[in-house]
Amino acid sequence: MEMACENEVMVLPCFDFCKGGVTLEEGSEEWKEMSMKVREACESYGCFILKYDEISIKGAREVIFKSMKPLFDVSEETKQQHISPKPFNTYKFKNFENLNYESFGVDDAEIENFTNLMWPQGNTPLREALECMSSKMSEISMFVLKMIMEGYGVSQNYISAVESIKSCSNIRFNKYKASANSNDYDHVTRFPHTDKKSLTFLCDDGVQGLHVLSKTGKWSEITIPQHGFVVLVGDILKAWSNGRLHAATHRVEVSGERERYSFGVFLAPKEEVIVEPHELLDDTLHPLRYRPFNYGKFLSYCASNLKDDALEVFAGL
Ligand SMILES: O=C(O)CCC(=O)C(=O)O
Ligand SMILES: [Fe+2]
Repeated sequence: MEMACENEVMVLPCFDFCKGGVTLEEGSEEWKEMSMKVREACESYGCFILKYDEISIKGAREVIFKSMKPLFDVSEETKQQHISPKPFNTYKFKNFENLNYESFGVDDAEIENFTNLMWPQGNTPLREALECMSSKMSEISMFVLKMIMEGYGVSQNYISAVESIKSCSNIRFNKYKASANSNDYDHVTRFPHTDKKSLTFLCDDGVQGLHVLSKTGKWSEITIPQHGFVVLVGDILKAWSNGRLHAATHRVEVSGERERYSFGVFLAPKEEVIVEPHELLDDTLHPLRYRPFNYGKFLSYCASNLKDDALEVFAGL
């Protein structure tokens, strides 16, 4: 069988913040060591694997994946009623060359409206699972961001700044399917991009397809463990770190009959927040790379300019 695939295997760093069921204690030696590794991974790869098998997350994840097929099987007419003034949230069906791609984006504040819109009789298990997922990911993102700060030796006082870059969460559901007319073994892709928010936690239900571009320009397929996530640095965190953290470019390839379902939890600032490089991360080795910018304006810019260098064009100095 011919594989149109020149990918190499990139082994991403894989972390587990729990040891014997106990979460690393903030400030402990082990936590500090882990902080260095997390920062390094975010600088070198722009992403890492996070193992996470906490019981409530496991349960929420299972409910969410069980609901994904029924969700995308809802009538086209109902799906199209999910309209949002916010960029990237409105229901989308895209037909790339030979890939059918569908997605919904739902802000944390909209979860109940969303489940009621898709299931007029409501869907309490899914609503609860989404609320649980979004609040847990918000907690974990705080943990990760504190580690990154620790990794840069930035003091505790900056935690409120960190809080402001992760104050909203958004969940996106994705479905990918190779078109019927494409050859079984044709690989079909979703265009390469960096995420426009601060941090992304992404998982799939076993049909893989996520590929990440290394800094040296090579694509690698990423295997997301069943009890874990890929954590990706987005443009906002890159700007905040004055370009020291790498926002990983990624894309999805699927082939053959099986559909890929994935969902991501995205942490982001509030739209009115001004994002700017942290003052301590601007030095002679890392001269200031970005001007301060309004997050909401950046997002709107990205929505109408689907380029992978949006951050550089919009805010680069
Ligand atoms: O489905 C995936 O694995 C990737 C999704 C993604 O990149 C996104 O929603 O931004
Ligand atoms: Fe993405």
